Amino acid sequence: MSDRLNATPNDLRAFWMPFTANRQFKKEPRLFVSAKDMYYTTHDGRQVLDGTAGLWCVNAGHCRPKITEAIRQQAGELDYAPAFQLGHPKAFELANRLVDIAPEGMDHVLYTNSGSESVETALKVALAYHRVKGNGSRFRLIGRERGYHGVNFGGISVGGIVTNRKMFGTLLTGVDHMPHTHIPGKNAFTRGEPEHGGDIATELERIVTLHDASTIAAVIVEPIAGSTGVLIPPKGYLQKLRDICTKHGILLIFDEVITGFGRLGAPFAAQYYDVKPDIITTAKGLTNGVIPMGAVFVTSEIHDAFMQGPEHMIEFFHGYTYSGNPIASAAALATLDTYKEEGLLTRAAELSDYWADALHSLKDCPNVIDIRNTGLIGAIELDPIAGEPTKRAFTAFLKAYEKGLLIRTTGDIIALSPPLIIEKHHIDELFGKLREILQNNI
Ligand SMILES: Cc1ncc(COP(=O)(O)O)c(CNc2cccc(C(=O)O)c2)c1O
Repeated sequence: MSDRLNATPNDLRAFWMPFTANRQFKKEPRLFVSAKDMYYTTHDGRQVLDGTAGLWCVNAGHCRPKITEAIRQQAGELDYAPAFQLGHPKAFELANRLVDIAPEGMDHVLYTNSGSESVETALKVALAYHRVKGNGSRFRLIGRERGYHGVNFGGISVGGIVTNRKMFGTLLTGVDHMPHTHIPGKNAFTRGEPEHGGDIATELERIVTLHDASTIAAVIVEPIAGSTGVLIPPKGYLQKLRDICTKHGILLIFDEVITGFGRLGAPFAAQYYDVKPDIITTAKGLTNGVIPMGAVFVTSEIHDAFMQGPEHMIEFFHGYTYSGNPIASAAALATLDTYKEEGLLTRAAELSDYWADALHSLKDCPNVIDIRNTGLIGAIELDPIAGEPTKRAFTAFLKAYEKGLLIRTTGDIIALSPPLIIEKHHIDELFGKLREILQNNI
């Protein structure tokens, strides 16, 4: 006899939740039942200010009419179309719109269904690119300590967050990692890019010397390392990586799943920092978080390298059932329209100083050991409770939820990334609530 659950609507047992303390959650469920603009509504009728744009993805705010209507209309017109050897107009229209806002030279787009799939796609494009160019010896992929590139095998292999890796034994071979850029105690409470530490990029030269450039396909970094707790690149660091990759013929991949679509005050971090990668991975803000979709931007140099051989032959054996899905494409087009009409791809630049002032005003709160920010991203690093790492931040998360504020925590770091439609009074509310929590010496 199957031990299937006799589930009732309030029975939470069957769903094994991702990246969640399932037992704690299911004892004290935290359920959102609706949302609008900057606020969620909980199952018990409370308003919760969204300090994290959901999971760094609802950049335009919740339930925006243009996006909702576009999905509704598309679902009744063309629900699904294959993208293998067939297509539908919106996938091509969207690719053109994306290329228009991308850094110059990023002329082609591959679609995926998530950030993790965007990362896998980027890594495979990089490996295949060198092969079609006759450099199949370039099999290595270089990530970075504390990097987060999703949860598939490629992303976990190049990623550098130990808790995400340690359960999975040997992952991809041929992977190495650069050191992360955070120097504890140095640069503390810096606004924007840290002054010191940019020269750590030269560690990539050491890795190239160790393996020889002829074995290295690509380097992948988040311009700002988000999931690990918001590590802002030191001045000159990203350009130094670019220079080293160019010198050795190594492709540079910017993983912009978090920094893409206006988070920093420019469409992409590549424009914000004025550093040109060869590939950019995106997801999240592409559809305002409403429909799963990712996009990988590549240069014409990469794309055109595959366009060889008999024209009846498939050039790149890769893709997904839902690549460029009609409803996801419609949601993304409406999202880009919303971003454009409301200036959301650059609005973070207008608010970044007010945001930074409010964020850094918490410097005097107990147990605050660092504060970091750029654009509309913020991080408050807390001193861990001896012997109970992560507990102080998780307590802050629970108290914030009780007070009607949604924050993210990673380790003992509070991470903040509100919708880009945030107003100054929301910023005041957000940090007023956080101050109340932190000054009670949690
Ligand atoms: C840089 C980067 N790359 C890839 C992914 C994976 O995307 P998907 O989840 O769509 O497969 C991410 C996702 N980043 C992410 C996702 C969920 C939570 C948090 C957090 O830091 O709280 C961060 C990311 O931040």
